[in-house]
Amino acid sequence: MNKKSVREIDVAGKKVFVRVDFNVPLENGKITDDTRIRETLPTVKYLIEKGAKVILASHLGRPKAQVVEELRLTPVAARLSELLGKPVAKSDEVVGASVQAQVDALKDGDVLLLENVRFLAGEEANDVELAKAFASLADIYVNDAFGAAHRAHASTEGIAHHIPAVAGLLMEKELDVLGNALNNPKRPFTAIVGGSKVKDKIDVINKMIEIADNIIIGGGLSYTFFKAQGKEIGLSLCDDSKLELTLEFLEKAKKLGKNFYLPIDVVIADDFKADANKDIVDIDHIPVGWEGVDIGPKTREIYADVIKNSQLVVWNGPMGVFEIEPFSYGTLEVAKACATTEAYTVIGGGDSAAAAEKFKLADQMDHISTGGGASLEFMEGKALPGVVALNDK
Ligand SMILES: Nc1ncnc2c1ncn2[C@@H]1O[C@H](COP(=O)(O)OP(=O)(O)OP(=O)(O)O)[C@@H](O)[C@H]1O
Ligand SMILES: O=C(O)[C@H](O)COP(=O)(O)O
Repeated sequence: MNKKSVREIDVAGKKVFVRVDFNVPLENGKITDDTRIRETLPTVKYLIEKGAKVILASHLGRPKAQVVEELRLTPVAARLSELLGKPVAKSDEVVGASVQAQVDALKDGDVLLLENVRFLAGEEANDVELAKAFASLADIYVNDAFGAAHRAHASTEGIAHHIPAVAGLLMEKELDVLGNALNNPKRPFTAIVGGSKVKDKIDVINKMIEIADNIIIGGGLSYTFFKAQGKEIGLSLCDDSKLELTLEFLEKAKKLGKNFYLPIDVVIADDFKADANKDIVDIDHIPVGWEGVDIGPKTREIYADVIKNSQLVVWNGPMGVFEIEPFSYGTLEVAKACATTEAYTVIGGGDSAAAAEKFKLADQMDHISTGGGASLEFMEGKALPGVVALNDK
C-alpha cells in the first residue's frame, strides 16, 4: 500500500477522527451480523492502547439526508462497547456544539461514536463546510471504512483534505490482500463471477479476463451468454442489451488464451419458490416457461475441480438463488471447494460473503472483504476516492 498507515504516525494524546463502515444489517433494532464492527476492532484497540481520543463516524443505511429514528447508531455503540469491554460514548448529533462538548470531555483512550453521518445532506454531497466541521473536531483523520471507500463523501473523502489523513488497519489489510491478488497473483488464478445481472459485473468480468487464468461464470448472468449463443433460455434472467457484449467477452478470452467456463447444466424451476417443479437439464434443453435458478451437478464438479487446482481464487457473486434451499447447492459446492482448496481464497463481499456465512464456511476462507460495492470497484481496477484522498507514504 502506498498510503500512510495509522501505524506510521504518532497518535498519543491526539484527537483522532476515524471513519468506519458500521453499515450493519438490522432487524427490529437488533444487529444481525456484527462482522463489520468486529473487523474495525484492531484499529480502535490500537488507538485506545496508544492513548488517542477516538472519535468514530459511520453511515448506516440510506436515510437520505434526514433523521430516521431506526437508523440511529445507538445499537452499534452498545455492541461496540460490549466487544471492547469498555464504555463507548454516543452522540445523538453528527456535528455541532453538543458534539464539540463531548469531544472536549474525552480523555486519552476514550471512545465517542457520532450519529449517522448520512442524517446530514452535506455528507453525500461531499460538502466542504461539513468536511471542515468534521476536520475541526480532530488532529488526525483515519479512514478504516473500506466498505465505503468507493464513495466520495464528506467523511470518507472531503475531510482528508483538511487534516493529516492515513489508512486504518482494516483499510490497510483490505488494500494489501485485494491489491496483491490483482497485481501479483499466484497462478493458476481463478475468478468466479456470479450474481444476477451482467450489467453489474461488466467491468469485473472484463478485468478478470485480462488478469486471471480461469474465469468461471455462474448465476443469473450466465443466461445472457446462452441467449447470445442462440440457445433457448425460457424465463431465465437476461439482459438483452448485453448480448453482443457477452460474445465479445468470449472472443476476448479466446484471443488471450484464457479458460472461460460457462455452466453446462442447470437446475430449472417453473416458479421462483422452494416448492416449484424442478428439473436438471443440459443448457441446450431449457424448456420454454421454465427458468434457470442454479448451476447443475456436472457444472459443480467441473467448477470444484478448477478451484481445487488453483493457487488463487477470487469469488464475486452466487451461482444460483442460494437464498432458496433447493437452489442453493451450486453456490454451496463452490463455497465448499473454496473452503477446502489449497488456493488463497478471497471473497469479494456482498452476497457471496453472505452465502459463505450461511453455509458456515466463512472461517475457512482466507479473506472475506468487508466491502461489497467497494471491493467490486477495486477489482474492476477503479480508484477508490476514500483511498486516493489519503496521504501518500
Ligand atoms: N439464476 C438466477 N436467477 C435469478 N437470480 C439469481 C440467479 N442466480 C443468482 N441469483 C440472485 O442473484 C443475487 C445476487 O446477485 P448480485 O448481482 O446482487 O450479487 P452481488 O450481491 O453483487 O454479489 P457479490 O457482492 O458477492 O458480488 C442473489 O440474490 C441471487 O438469488
Ligand atoms: O454496504 C456497503 O456496501 C457500504 O456500507 C456502502 O453503502 P452504500 O452503498 O449505501 O454507499
